[in-house]
Amino acid sequence: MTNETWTTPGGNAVVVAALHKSYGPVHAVRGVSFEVRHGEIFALLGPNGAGKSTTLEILEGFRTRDSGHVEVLGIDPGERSGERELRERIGLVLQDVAVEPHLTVRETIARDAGYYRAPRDVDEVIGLVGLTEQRRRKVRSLSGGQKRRLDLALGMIGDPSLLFLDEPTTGFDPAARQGAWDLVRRLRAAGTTIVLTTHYMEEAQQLADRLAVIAGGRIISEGTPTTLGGRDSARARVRFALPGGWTLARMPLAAGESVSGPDRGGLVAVETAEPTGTLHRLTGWALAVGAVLDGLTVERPSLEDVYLRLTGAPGQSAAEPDSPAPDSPAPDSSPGPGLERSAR
Ligand SMILES: Nc1ncnc2c1ncn2[C@@H]1O[C@H](COP(=O)(O)OP(=O)(O)OP(=O)(O)O)[C@@H](O)[C@H]1O
Repeated sequence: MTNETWTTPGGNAVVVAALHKSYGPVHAVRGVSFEVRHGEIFALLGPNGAGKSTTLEILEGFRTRDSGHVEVLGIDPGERSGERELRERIGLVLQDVAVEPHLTVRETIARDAGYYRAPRDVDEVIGLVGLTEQRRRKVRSLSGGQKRRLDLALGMIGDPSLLFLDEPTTGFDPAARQGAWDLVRRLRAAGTTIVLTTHYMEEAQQLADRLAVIAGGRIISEGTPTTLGGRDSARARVRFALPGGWTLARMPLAAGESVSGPDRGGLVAVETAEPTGTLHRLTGWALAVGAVLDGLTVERPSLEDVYLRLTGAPGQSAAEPDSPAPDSPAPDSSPGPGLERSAR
C-alpha cells in the first residue's frame, strides 16, 4: 500500500459493502454499505443498539466481520498483515479510552506520540485541545470534559489521515463543545478524513458533510444534513400569533395549506409546500388590515425532527435477535474492544 492510494483525489477513504455481523442470535449489522470520501466528515447516527459501534469496531480492526467487504485507507482491517500500517494511519477517539491515571496530561500524550513514526508536536496538540493549563496535572484529577479532551489529543497525536470519533463531545460544556467542533473543522481543513458517531443532532448538523442513519443494523437513510430524509423538500411551517379579533377561518389560506393551533404559546402553524407564497399572502393581508403577526417564523423540520421520524419513537432499540436470546451472549471470536483498544 502506498501513500498515493490514501491521497487519491476523489477516492474513498472508507468502503463498506454488504457488511454483516452477529453476536450469537443478535444480528447487529445486517448488510450495511457506505463510503467515506477523502477529506470529508462523515457522521453515523442511530439509536442505542443500532449497530454503530459494531460497524466502527470492524473498521478499526478491533472486531471480526461475518461477511462483506471493508477497506480503510485501502487496507482490509480484517487482515493481520495490514494492522501496523492501519494503526499508523488512523486515529481513534473511542467511547472509553484507557489511560494511566498517575501520569500527567503531557506524559500521557508524549508516551502515545512515541508509538508513531511521525507524530504531531506534543505541546501543539495540548494547545489545540485546550489543555495547556492542565498539562502538568495527573490524569486522575481531570474533570470528565477535560479527560475527553485528552482522548481527542490522543486520537490526533499520530497525525492520522483518518480519525474515528465515537461520541467525541459527551460531557463537554457548551464552550468546550464549540472548541472541539472548531478543532474537528481545522483537522478537516488540513486534509484529515473524519468518521464520527454522535447522539447530538446539532453536532451532526454543524460538522458532517454527509451522514447516514443506521437502525436495526441497516442504513435507513443517507444524505447531507440539509437533504437527509427529504428535509430540503419537506413542507415548511409558518408560525405566528393570531391577531386579536381574528379567527383562523378568516385568514387568507390557500388550498393545500394545513393549519393547527393555537399551541400552548398561543401560536398557530400553517404547513405549506410554498412558504414564499404563503408568507407573501399572510403578511400582505396583515398589512392591508393593520394587523401584526407576532412571533412570525418559518421553519423546515430540524435534523432532529427528520431523525426521529426516520428512527421511530425516541429511545427505541432496533437490533432484534434472530431467535430467542440465550442467557448470556456468545463471545465474539475477536478480542473484545476493551482488550485491544487500550493496547497500542
Ligand atoms: N459484545 C457483544 N456481545 C453481544 N451483543 C452485543 C455485543 N456488542 C454489541 N452487542 C449488541 O449488538 C447490537 C448493536 O450494538 P452496538 O454497540 O453496535 O450499537 P450502537 O449503535 O453503537 O449503540 P450505542 O449508541 O448505544 O453505542 C445491540 O443489540 C447490542 O446489544
